[in-house]
Amino acid sequence: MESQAQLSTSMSTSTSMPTSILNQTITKTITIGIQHPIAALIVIFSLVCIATRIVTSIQYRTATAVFRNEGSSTSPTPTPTPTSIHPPQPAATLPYWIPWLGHGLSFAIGGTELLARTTRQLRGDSSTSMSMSMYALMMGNSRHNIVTVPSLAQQIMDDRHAPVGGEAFIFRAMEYVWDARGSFEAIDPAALWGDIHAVLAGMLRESFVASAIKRTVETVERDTWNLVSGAASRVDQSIWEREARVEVLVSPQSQTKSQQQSHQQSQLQSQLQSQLQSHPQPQSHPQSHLKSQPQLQSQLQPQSQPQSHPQTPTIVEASLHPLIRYFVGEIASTVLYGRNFMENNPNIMADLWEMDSRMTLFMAGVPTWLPGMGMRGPAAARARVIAAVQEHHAALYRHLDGQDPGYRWSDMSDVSSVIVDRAQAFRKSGAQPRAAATADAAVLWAINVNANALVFWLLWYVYSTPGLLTEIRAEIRPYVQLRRPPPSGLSVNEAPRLAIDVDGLWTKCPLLKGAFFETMRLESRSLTYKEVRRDFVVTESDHDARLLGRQSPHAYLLRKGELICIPHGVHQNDEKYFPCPDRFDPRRFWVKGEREGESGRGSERRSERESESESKTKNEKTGVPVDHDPLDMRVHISNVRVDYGGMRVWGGGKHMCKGKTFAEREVVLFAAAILMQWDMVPVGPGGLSQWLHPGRNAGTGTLSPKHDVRVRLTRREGW
Ligand code: HEM
Repeated sequence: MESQAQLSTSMSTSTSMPTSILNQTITKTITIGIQHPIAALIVIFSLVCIATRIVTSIQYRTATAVFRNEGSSTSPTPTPTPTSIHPPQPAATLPYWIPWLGHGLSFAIGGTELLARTTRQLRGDSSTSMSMSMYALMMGNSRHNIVTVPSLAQQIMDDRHAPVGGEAFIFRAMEYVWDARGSFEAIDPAALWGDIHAVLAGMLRESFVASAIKRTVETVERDTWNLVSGAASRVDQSIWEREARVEVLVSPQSQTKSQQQSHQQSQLQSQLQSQLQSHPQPQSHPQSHLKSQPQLQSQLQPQSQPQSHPQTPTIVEASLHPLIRYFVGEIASTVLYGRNFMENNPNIMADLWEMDSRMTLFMAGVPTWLPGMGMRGPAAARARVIAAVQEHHAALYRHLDGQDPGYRWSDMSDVSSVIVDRAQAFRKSGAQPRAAATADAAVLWAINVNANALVFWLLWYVYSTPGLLTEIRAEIRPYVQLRRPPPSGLSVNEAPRLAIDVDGLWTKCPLLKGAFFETMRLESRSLTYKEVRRDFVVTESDHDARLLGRQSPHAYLLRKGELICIPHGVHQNDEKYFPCPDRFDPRRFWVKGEREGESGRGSERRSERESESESKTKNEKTGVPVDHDPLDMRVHISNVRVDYGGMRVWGGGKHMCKGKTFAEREVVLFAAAILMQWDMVPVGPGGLSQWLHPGRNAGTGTLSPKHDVRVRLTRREGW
């Protein structure tokens, strides 16, 4: 009895000891917490984050077990004909630290680069041998399924019966990015996704493209001569020259014609000497190319028929990216919105870029007042863009009603049919003015954000790839000609202008077109977003499974309410589908067969829908890729077609890019005009430099360069 009492006493003592220590610790912690509330919150938050990470890591390990099991049994040489299909399962959610927010902040900051990095890491995860073609991120408490292979993307974007829609994403963009304040969602859905959306779809029609491109061609023919005018005063410069910080080094006004030529020759001679001395060997960096000696020598040859125009700049320096994006933006936006709109809003482009610089943060819902995120300026720029479009709409309605639109809107006859029809469709639906203004501001952004930067990148690649400029000039020469007006008899002659056959450029110039496709592959990071309307299953193709080194295709369950994100840029830079993905290869998209112009547009549309696997089979059958030997080009070029294959840079489904047909012509048009009219060499702080890839800012859409590309431009006055 006594010993029992002792045991129970000792037991109660031994249990009460830790309890009192625990109590003391809790009391102490609470006291510290009360004394230092911020420190306490940080500790609690950290503990919650660690717990979240542990839990999500365990969930991730469990969800990926099937991949691991298969990975361990996968032989290095995959079985040629996989057959078995695993039961469908949801994509594994990657572990994360912060509850609710999940991967949201990393995505807002890292953009599609985060997705590319994550996909690469998953592919290269040798410990698990996982080759997932779909994984999930958590953002704002919703699951975003990230699709990385073409066969899954195709089922989601192209299958008309797939229970997905892009509307939720558009509503979110209108609310968070365009600050529609509920006005967009308030539009009658039947009108919004009926008449109003149908007007956008009309942009793909030949009637719209033909007239919009005709007007663009006319302006490009006239204005390319004055891409840099040579005017030294900012007052006399165009907006694109001012933004590009154009600096006139040698002006013709100060010289006679022979002085100009000899000065230009000696300048280039000394530049060549210094360049060859300072860089005797070409750089080994894959994306940096010293201009080859023959190229520079060819620049030193006097032009065949040099004729000086009084405005001719001799040597001018400019920042290439702003020069091109403002030049293209001014012209394309004028074609769509009319001259008055651009004249009344001279800073509209600058506002668009400023807003675009925080696009992913807007989309993530980061409040504009949050300190340290740099959102105030972009939010103010956004407000100005919306106000400008709203004022334009109000004037347009007055003009359409036969009233006086006001002195700032003296000529609204040049507003494109798309913008007029959309304004009318909005009015008919009873939409609030803010809804129409934010929606058309989004279209203005869509016109400018991708195409302008692509022209810059395409030029960058053509000028910087040894030999390519010469080849492309030879190819496009029949379609871009310089016309000099007859002498006026006055002291100042009218400036020469180009004569451009844009259809010829698109259908008969596979090298230029191939360089354009390859530029999109490397520099565009388009996204397609859809939400799942009811549970459904997508299954990888055998081909994709094989490429990922697995024995059998996987099927994924997508659940109602989840989101699907297809980051096209991740696929475009995936070495499994695009060998040596960092290499710029203007012939990568060449396929042997009828030329597009000869085989008709239908065949191209068909080929766009083809999956990578299908095009691979077809290519193998027809013996592509086409021989890349540049010396052989003329033998092959007559039989070459440029095919998107599995690249889906324009997105897909109901919300596929509506500017595709316009943008395709637009980009080759601007690029061809500038390539024929201007010579360029890169310059650095100490003079002539070398073409170095300027890096990319993180983001979505076509990326902007991280560093300035300063170039020295010389106008070609005859070819
Ligand atoms: C080379 C340049 C361009 C690229 C790479 C591009 C790409 C895209 C992509 C990926 C989408 C989303 C598609 C999806 O959700 O699946 C899109 C939408 C759109 N793009 Fe483009 N775009 C370009 C140029 C243009 C131009 C020049 C215009 C106007 C003239 C334009 C107008 C639009 C419109 C209106 C939408 C929304 C379509 C809808 O909601 O139905 N885009 N674009």
